[in-house]
Amino acid sequence: MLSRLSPLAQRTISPRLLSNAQRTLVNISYPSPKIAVLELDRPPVNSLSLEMSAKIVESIKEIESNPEVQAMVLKSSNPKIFSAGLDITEMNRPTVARLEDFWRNIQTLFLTLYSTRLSTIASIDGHSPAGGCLLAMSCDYRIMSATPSYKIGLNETKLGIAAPYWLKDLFVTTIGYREAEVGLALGKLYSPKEALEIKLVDELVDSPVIDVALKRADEWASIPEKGRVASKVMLRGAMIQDLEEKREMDVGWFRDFIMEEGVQKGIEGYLKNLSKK
Ligand SMILES: CCCCCCCCCCC/C=C/C(=O)SCCNC(=O)CCNC(=O)[C@H](O)C(C)(C)COP(=O)(O)OP(=O)(O)OC[C@H]1O[C@@H](n2cnc3c(N)ncnc32)[C@H](O)[C@@H]1OP(=O)(O)O
Repeated sequence: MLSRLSPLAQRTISPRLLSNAQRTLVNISYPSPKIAVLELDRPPVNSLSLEMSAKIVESIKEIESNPEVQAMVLKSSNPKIFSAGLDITEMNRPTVARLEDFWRNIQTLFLTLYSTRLSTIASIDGHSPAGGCLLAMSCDYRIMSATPSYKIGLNETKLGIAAPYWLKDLFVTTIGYREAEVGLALGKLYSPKEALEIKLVDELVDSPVIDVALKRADEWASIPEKGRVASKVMLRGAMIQDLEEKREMDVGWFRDFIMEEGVQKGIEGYLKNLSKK
């Protein structure tokens, strides 16, 4: 944690040189009293380790605890990557105890972000595969950079794994059954233009994404909270309750699936290819 360093070290070490163990992993700022910005800051690719998901959850709770704050923008400190999704190394030959804990933290991250009373705006200025797409879909509104090389989607099958049932449900809810069926099977990563066409994102921008995200956050923050939150609960409550009831079953499915030798070999191969690239 950055806070464990001496004040002098904190002032003199460039943030770029800090290891992840020394970083705060996320940064929170308040551009105005009603708006918070939660910045993902886990180089190199903002992948979601157990500690990273726990930190995001803790930060959302911290922001929520201020009743004045109505909207939260989720962004990345990396100019080209929103989040590369789950930290694949967490699934590579793990201990069962760590793997189960990792998954409980991922579930909590989804449940916390998807159900927060805050209006949540994803400012997607870069790649957003798999767990990155999960973060974006858990928000209320998604704005993506129009840069054609960026990709977003659920590519799990390309790693030899499958999205859990609740992520599949979220995908279907967001883009519709048929598109989700094809997208999931092929592990399809969409360009920003394609993502807009299927409504995986709500808006594309050429200008800095954060500028538009802050404008949208202002609009969402101006809606009276009670009615806005009641609508959100009506729309999202069933999916949240369903996972709450099945959490431990889902941990078991995840554990048994990931620990299979064939799946482990697939994950190993995928990681090797990523590093070689
Ligand atoms: C009955 C059914 C039960 C089902 C239960 C199973 C449920 C499974 C869970 C499913 C839910 C979600 C899954 C995921 O999120 S899996 C992660 C998927 N993510 C990816 O595939 C993205 C991989 N990364 C990339 O494509 C690129 O890194 C990216 C385009 C994001 C950026 O490219 P760039 O060229 O800028 O960077 P590098 O590729 O060179 O990467 C830099 C280093 O970072 C490492 N890296 C990248 N991504 C990850 C990651 N997700 N986890 C860990 N590490 C990652 C990469 O290896 C490089 O490392 P080195 O510098 O050491 O080589």
